[in-house]
Amino acid sequence: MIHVEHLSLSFAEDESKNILHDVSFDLDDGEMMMLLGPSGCGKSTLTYCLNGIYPRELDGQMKGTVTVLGKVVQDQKPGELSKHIGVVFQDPESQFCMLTVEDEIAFGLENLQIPRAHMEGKIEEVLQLVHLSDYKEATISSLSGGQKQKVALACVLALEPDILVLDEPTANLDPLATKEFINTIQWLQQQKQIGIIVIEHQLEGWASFIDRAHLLSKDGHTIFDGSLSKAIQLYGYKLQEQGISIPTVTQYALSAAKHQKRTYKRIPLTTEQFVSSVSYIDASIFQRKLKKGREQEQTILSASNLQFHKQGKSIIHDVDLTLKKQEFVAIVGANGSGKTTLSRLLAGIDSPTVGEITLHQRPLATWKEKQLRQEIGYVFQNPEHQFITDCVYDEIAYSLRIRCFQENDIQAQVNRILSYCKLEGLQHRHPYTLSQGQKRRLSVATMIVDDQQLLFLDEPTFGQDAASTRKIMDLLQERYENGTTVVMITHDMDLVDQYADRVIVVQSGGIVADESPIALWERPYLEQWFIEYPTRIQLQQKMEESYDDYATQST
Ligand SMILES: Nc1ncnc2c1ncn2[C@@H]1O[C@H](COP(=O)(O)OP(=O)(O)OP(=O)(O)O)[C@@H](O)[C@H]1O
Ligand SMILES: Nc1ncnc2c1ncn2[C@@H]1O[C@H](COP(=O)(O)OP(=O)(O)OP(=O)(O)O)[C@@H](O)[C@H]1O
Repeated sequence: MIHVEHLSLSFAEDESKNILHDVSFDLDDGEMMMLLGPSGCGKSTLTYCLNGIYPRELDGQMKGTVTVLGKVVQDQKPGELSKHIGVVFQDPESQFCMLTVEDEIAFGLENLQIPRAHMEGKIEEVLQLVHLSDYKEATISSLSGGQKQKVALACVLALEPDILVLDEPTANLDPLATKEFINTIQWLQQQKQIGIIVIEHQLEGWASFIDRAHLLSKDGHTIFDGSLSKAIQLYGYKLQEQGISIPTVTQYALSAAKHQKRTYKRIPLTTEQFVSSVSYIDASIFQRKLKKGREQEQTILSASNLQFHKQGKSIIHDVDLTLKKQEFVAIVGANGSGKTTLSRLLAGIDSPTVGEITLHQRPLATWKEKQLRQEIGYVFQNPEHQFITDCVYDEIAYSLRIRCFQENDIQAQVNRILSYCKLEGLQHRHPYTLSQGQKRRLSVATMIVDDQQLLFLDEPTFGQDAASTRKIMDLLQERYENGTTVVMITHDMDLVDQYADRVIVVQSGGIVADESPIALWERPYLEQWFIEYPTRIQLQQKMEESYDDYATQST
C-alpha cells in the first residue's frame, strides 16, 4: 500500500540539517504500523510526505520517493490522493474550513463528487461512529477540544480511504472516548482491511492489536522496524530515555522482572498480558510515595453558585469551589463536560452568567487585567492561542521584560527553561514552525517562567513523549513545592495518581466529586464519569481478581 524509499527532508531555514534521514519502509495490504519517536523527530513531517502536501508546499528539500497504491505521490495533483489516503492531523483545527460540523463533513464528500442524496446518510453514519450525532448542526468553534478531534476523524472516515494515517488521534480524548476510538479503528480495519499508520505517544490500547513499530531517533533516522515487544525486549528503558514512550503497564512489568530477577519470553504490553505472565508479584511494585498531606488554610480563590450560559445552553451550573495556597489540583471528566469552560471562568478569562468569584477576597471583576495576569497564569488547550511574539526566545522572555528584569537575568532564566523544556537550539524559530509537541512545551514554558501564585494548565502534557512529560511535570512540581497552586486539566490518570493531591471531577457542567486521588480510586464505577483508574490501580485490581480465581479453583 505504501512504499517509502530513502526519504530525506530538510527545511529551507537550515538545508544542511536533515529532519528525516534516509527513511525507508513498506506498508502491506491491510497492515497496521505504529510510527514512534521523540517529539520533534519528524513524524508529522513524514505524514505530509505520504499525502503529497510535501514536497508541494515544502519550503526546503525532499529526496527519495513515496509511493501510495502504486502511484508516486510527488507526481499526483492536489486532492488526487485524498480518496485513497486519509490523514487525521495532529491539530484538528488546522484541517477545518467550514462553519458547522455537517458542512465540514459534506465538504470532503463534495470534493469527491459524492451525490447529495448519498451524503446525508454518510454524515449520520460517521457522526454515530464518533458519538457526535447530537452535534451535527453545531458550529465547530463551539466544540470542546476532544469534540473537534472526533469531527476531524469523522471527516476522514466519511471518505472511506484505503489507508488511514492517524497523527496522535487520541491526544485530546477522555479515557473512555480513547477506548471507543481504538475499538472503532480496530473494527474498521477488520471489516474493510484498510492499511493503518498510527503516530502516538500513549501506546496503551493500541499495543494490544498493533505490534509492528517503526522507530525514529531524535535526528530522524530509523532505529528499528519490527515487533514493538521485541524492541522493548532489546532496548528496555533506553527507549524512554530516547523519548519513545513505552506503555505504563510494560514499565511495571520491567520493574517486576528486575525485582524477581527474571526475563519474559514476550514482554507484556497490556494489563491482560501482564496478569497472565506473572504468577506472583510483590505488592511494593504498586506502592506509590504519598504526597505529604499539607493542611493548607489560606484561600486564594473562591467561587460561589457559578453558572455559565452560551447560546441559550447551560454549560456550567451550581459550582461552589475554593482553591487554597499550594494545592496540586487535577480537573478531570468527559470530553465536553465543561472543564475548559470552568477553568476559564476561574481564571477570569470569561465572566460567569451568574455567581461570584473572588481572588484574595476581592471580586475577580474588580481586578485590572494586568494585575490579574500577574496573579493567575493560564496555559490554553491550543498552544497557538497563546503566542504573541515571533520567536521562541521572546515568547519566554516576554513576561520577564514586562517585570523589568535585567537582560542578563532574563537570558539566564530563558536558557534554563529552554533546556528544561527541551527547546534548546530553537530559540530563534517562529513559534508557528515548531512541531506540535514543541509548541505545547513552549506554551507551558511561557507560564512557568513567571511567578504567578495560581497556574491553570489545560492539558499541559498532551502530545508529549515520555521524557518531555516528565520534564513538564517536574517543573510544575517545583512550582508547587515553592508554594504555587497548580490546577491542571488532564485525561491522564497516571499523572493524576502521581502528582495531584486533589481531583475535581466535572460531569455535564457540574462538580460531581472533589477529593484526594486515593479517595477517588476507592470509588466503584469511575466509567460513569468517563474516567478510568490509573494503571497502578488497574493492575492491582486484576492481580487481586486472578489471586481470587486461583484461590477458588484450589478449594
Ligand atoms: N460558544 C459556545 N457555544 C455553545 N456551546 C459551547 C460553546 N463553548 C463551549 N460549548 C459547549 O460546552 C461544553 C463544554 O465545553 P468545554 O470546552 O468546557 O469542555 P471540556 O470538558 O474542556 O472538553 P474536552 O475534554 O473535550 O476539552 C461542550 O459541549 C461544548 O460544545
Ligand atoms: N516549517 C518548518 N520550518 C522549519 N522547521 C520545521 C518546520 N516544520 C517542522 N519543523 C521542525 O522539524 C522537526 C520535525 O517536526 P515534526 O512536526 O515532524 O515532529 P514530530 O515528530 O511530529 O513531533 P511531535 O511529536 O512534537 O509532534 C521539528 O524540530 C520542527 O521544529
